[in-house]
Amino acid sequence: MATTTDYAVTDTNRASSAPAPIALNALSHNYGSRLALDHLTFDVRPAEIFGLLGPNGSGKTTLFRILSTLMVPTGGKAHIQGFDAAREPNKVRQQIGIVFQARSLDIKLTVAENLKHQGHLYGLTGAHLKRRISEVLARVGLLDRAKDSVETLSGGMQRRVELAKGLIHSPSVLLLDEPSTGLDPGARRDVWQYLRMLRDEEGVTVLVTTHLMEEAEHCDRLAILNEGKLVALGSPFDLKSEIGGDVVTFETASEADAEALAQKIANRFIISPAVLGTTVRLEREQGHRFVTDVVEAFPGIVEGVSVAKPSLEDVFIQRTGHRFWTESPEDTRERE
Ligand SMILES: Nc1ncnc2c1ncn2[C@@H]1O[C@H](COP(=O)(O)OP(=O)(O)OP(=O)(O)O)[C@@H](O)[C@H]1O
Repeated sequence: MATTTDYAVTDTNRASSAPAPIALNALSHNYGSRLALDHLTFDVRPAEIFGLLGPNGSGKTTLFRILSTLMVPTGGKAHIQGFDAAREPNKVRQQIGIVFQARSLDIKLTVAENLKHQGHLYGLTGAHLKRRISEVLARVGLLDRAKDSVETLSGGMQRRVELAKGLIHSPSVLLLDEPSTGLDPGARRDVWQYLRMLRDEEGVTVLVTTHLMEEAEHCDRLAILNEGKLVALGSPFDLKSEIGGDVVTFETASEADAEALAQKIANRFIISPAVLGTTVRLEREQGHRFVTDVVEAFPGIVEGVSVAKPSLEDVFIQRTGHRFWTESPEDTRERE
């Protein structure tokens, strides 16, 4: 079974000249005796959509708060466009736009009024601010709703106003915490379309935190976190390709059966399957052929089989030896 120590995850592509939009160097944070971030070192590249993917408690919010200058790390460094998030928070704040998960709009005010207040916080006034409000609203497709009060907008539109608010001072880096939470599939697609447009047309670097695999699939690159550690770094495609072959699972009736089957497979085929509860899981070229071999070799113990192309969850399992979610799928669905 793979463990985190089998993999040295580092960023080998550090830019040499211009500072990276976001650069972490041995960034650590502990709350008392609890280590929430453990020596994270990686760069986010210019104009990419970068995802921080991890299950509950993996440290996403802690990292988001450090990058947003709301919290000072207990160790290491986080730089944004070359500015130290802990020592130069005001310079960092000029560079970043932040979209929090919780709603930050005043729903009794109009869309334009919300943006005006935000602009004032960044020292924008007069004709320049008016122009910026029109530009960002056009960007998120809501120019015609400028005079409507926020409470009359759908949830997806309100999230787009949040985006416009984060963009009012023309930041080069946009930080979004769980951007799809509470949105229906159509509104989620809209948000991602606007993020891609920002990346492609304005060169904005976007960092999103997420616990949703399908959302992570939209990112150009990902950092996968587990218990504060970086366990994988790369594009979704590359990370899945590294697994090689198919992911094959065998369902058994009990954990004891799963252990027994894994042992038999290991002895017979000289591979090391993982045991996840009552499931035996392994990676194999020509997965469908292997299934037949196993079922014929050990009749009666296998209750179900699956052969699939690797997913990001498989990447997580391979790197950590356990599932992304440890609770029931019902809990997961509720969370989404
Ligand atoms: N204020 C705090 N005091 C003590 N421990 C904390 C505090 N905030 C977070 N932690 C702990 O730090 C670890 C990382 O938490 P964090 O909120 O950063 O994770 P997360 O990935 O954002 O989780 P979620 O997806 O549930 O929001 C967890 O073990 C958590 O219990």
